Amino acid sequence: MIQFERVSKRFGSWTAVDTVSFTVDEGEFRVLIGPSGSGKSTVLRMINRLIPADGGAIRIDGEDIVSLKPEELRRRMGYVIQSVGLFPHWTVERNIATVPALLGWPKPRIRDRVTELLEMLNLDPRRYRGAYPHQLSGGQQQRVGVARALAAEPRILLMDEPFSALDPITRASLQSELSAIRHRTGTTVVFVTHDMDEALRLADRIAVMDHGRMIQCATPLEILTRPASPLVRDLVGREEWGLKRLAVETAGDRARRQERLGGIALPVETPLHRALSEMVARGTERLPVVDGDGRPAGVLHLSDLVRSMPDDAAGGQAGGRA
Ligand SMILES: Nc1ncnc2c1ncn2[C@@H]1O[C@H](COP(=O)(O)OP(=O)(O)OP(=O)(O)O)[C@@H](O)[C@H]1O
Repeated sequence: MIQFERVSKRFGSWTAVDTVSFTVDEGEFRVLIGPSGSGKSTVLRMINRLIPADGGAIRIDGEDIVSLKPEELRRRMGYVIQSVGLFPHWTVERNIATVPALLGWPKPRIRDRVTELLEMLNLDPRRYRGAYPHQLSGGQQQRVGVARALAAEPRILLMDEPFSALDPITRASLQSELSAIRHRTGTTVVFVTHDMDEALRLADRIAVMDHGRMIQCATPLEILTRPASPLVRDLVGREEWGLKRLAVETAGDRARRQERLGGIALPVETPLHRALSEMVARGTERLPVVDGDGRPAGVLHLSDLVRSMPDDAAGGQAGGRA
């Protein structure tokens, strides 16, 4: 668990982070979003002490980070940045193995871990373990960056706009991979982005920053339906508000559980905007839904997608759809 207690950071007379308090729970995916210069990266870098806080306290599992050596702290956390930062003269394998090697893992264990991570991130180990960064595409380099950050099985992963330089397709596939990995490993993630769609897609909770302050911390659904200020509303945007609203719920959330229907089914975790797209593509108003074991989990109706939910009481104003 990561805890910020009234944490501040000044650069000269400029207050970049202003008495910020928040808690990221074990296993949570927390996204920090906000305008340029609002203090997101500074907050992230204070967690691994790349930037020292100058007021307040930051605790990891109850322990004040100033009592830990910065190198020790950093080895316990993965850190991924936009520009990747792979060592150009090292192979993919050696890049990924950086922290395990520093920790003195035996060679066979490192080799197995590299293989496992490359497979997890959809890079064929036979082809890529001996490759050099310049032989990889931007998306592949970013995958290696994520693998390197995960190598020593950190409980915390810090990510600073890791996918923002990638094309939309590579970006979407890395988002899905990251989502699957963190569900499988229980890793706590703190993720900085400018992109509200990315935030809505990945986050358990979104913290919105403005001028060094945290102005709202809430679930994606709350951010969409109950934005705390005009800035949050602007970040969400008015365009395609309805589709964004559908994207934060799943087929399982709205399926009529008692009903059954034959045909090709949607997994329960399918976001509702995809379910809508599927209905349009198949020309149907009803789709069967199945759970993770392929067992029937109900039927989703088109009318259930259009129906507004209690949480949307403020949604009309929130989305500014008038
Ligand atoms: N080393 C530094 N020296 C002086 N000012 C700094 C330093 N690092 C950050 N700042 C200032 O602190 C403020 C917050 O910066 P930060 O990088 O945290 O913002 P951000 O929200 O991550 O921005 P962006 O989205 O543009 O990356 C900015 O005004 C920035 O100019």
